Amino acid sequence: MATAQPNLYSFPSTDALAGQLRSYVLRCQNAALARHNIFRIAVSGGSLPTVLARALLAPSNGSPEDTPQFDKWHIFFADERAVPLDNEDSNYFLLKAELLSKIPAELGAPTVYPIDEKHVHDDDTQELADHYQEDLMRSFAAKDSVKLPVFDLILLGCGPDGHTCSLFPGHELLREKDAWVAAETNSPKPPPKRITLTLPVVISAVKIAFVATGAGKQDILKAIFDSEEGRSLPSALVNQGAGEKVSWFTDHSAVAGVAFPRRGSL
Ligand SMILES: O=C(O)[C@H](O)[C@@H](O)[C@H](O)[C@H](O)COP(=O)(O)O
Repeated sequence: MATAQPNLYSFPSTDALAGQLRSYVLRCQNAALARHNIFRIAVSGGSLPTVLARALLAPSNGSPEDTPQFDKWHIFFADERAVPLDNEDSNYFLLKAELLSKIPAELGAPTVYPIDEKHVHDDDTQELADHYQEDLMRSFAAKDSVKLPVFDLILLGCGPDGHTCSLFPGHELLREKDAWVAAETNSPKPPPKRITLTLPVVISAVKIAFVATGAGKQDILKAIFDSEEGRSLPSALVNQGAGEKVSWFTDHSAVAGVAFPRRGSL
């Protein structure tokens, strides 16, 4: 278990947040490209793709450090709903609409790993999870499922109940130790059938960032950062497991009343 604390950033507006998120993601990109010439990232659904698009589609200052090299990006889904890829509930559909379809050609095209659409209607959602895990194994060139994939960056949201990815409070899935990708068939947030990266995979990433904005997040952020009772919430488990590797990008209204120390810039 990590000991150092996560970083909590708070910004006056979503625009200010997006500017700092851009710097953060591009630092992660540049470090990953220096390490292995590829940038493996996993993204969630919810409000995240919109903020991410605002961050990444903003004009570059012209320096190589401030330029997304999308042709080196491999984009996975931290969680995905068991629906066809052209369904409005699909996280792939959302990311495509908000970001992928708007990337200027000169920035290159990322390699994107959607779920296998053939299995979205299977009775057993585990099939869908297993196929996605196999895709991950191929991409991370793992020989067996003992080793965990190490994403360069995982971008997450936090639900008003403290869930993240499709890891929900009190669900058995939080105890998963071996699988990389798991099935959730009873999500309290619709649609009920989903797949998700497991907690061990999330906390193994090089960097993990949450984006949480708006007054609707106040109570849950207080619980996650300031209370003992909140320690078992999925988002809090990521903080405990990954410590200083975790950065929270919030706005002032989301953290109003949170006592945990926060910073105004990277
Ligand atoms: O597909 C999903 O449902 C998400 O991946 C989910 O984990 C989301 O990130 C949170 O519910 C926060 O959503 P908001 O950012 O919209 O509050």
